[in-house]
Amino acid sequence: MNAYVSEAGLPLSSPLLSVKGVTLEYRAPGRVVRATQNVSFDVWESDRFILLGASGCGKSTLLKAVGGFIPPREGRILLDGQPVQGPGPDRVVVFQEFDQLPPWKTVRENVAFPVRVSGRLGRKEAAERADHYLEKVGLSRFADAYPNTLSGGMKQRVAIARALAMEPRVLLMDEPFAALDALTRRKMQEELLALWEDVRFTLLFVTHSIEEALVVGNRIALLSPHPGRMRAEINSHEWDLHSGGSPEFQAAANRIHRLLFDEAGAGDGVQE
Ligand SMILES: Nc1ncnc2c1ncn2[C@@H]1O[C@H](COP(=O)(O)OP(=O)(O)OP(=O)(O)O)[C@@H](O)[C@H]1O
Repeated sequence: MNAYVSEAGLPLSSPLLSVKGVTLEYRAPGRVVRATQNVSFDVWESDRFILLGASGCGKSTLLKAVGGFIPPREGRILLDGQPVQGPGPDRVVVFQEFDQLPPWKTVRENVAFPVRVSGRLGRKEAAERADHYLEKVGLSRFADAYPNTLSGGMKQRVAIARALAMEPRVLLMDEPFAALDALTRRKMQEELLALWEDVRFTLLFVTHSIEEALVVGNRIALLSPHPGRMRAEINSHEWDLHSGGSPEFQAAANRIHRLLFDEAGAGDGVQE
């Protein structure tokens, strides 16, 4: 492969995912809810890109639009330079809820099934790929277990293994750890980062936790309250799970808080 060209044949200077001036709306008879307005950002290969904002600012709606489930009212979403026109196996979502795994399938079947039905691999190869990713999330011993015998954290690990087994262009995560207790949440953040070091997937991650955004992401889009507009985009690669208590980390968190919520301190679309 040419060193200056990505696997998709694009120059490496092109973003993997481009969200350009995207306005999203929900329409019901006599009622329009504008979820986001004129949102733009670029995600590059192997980015851990965070959408951060208050509840109701349209983060999940943006993720759904990137997933191809909601067409933009205005603007464009491009993946590898091509407009997103619907859902596809190149974008897989991990949700917050623990019930995203069919309970009648074993853990291995849960992970292998989407790979198999997408026609990418046969039954045997799909099971092998499932075992590969289950090993990466530390669940090899539970491959033959059923989801109802697993803890919330373990179910989320299965959901992550299932998503990664599809080897998507972008992994979409919608508050995947929000329903976990604080200790498990921290452990899962740690594991996600270790997994990223290993696999180097591209991540688009939604959260309303400033601390989680700083720790998990290398870049963060800050969205204003409803309807979500870009407040700022910041780099966060300098922070990790060990930065937590430091005065610098606290100062960065406070600054983000001001950018998110202070009307006076918020210039739309600020690049930091
Ligand atoms: N199916 C829907 N029909 C109508 N309005 C909706 C629908 N889903 C979401 N909304 C509205 O769109 C706006 C954005 O919602 P969204 O769930 O994207 O926000 P969010 O930032 O992800 O919030 P949270 O952090 O609470 O999940 C909100 O005002 C919400 O009420």
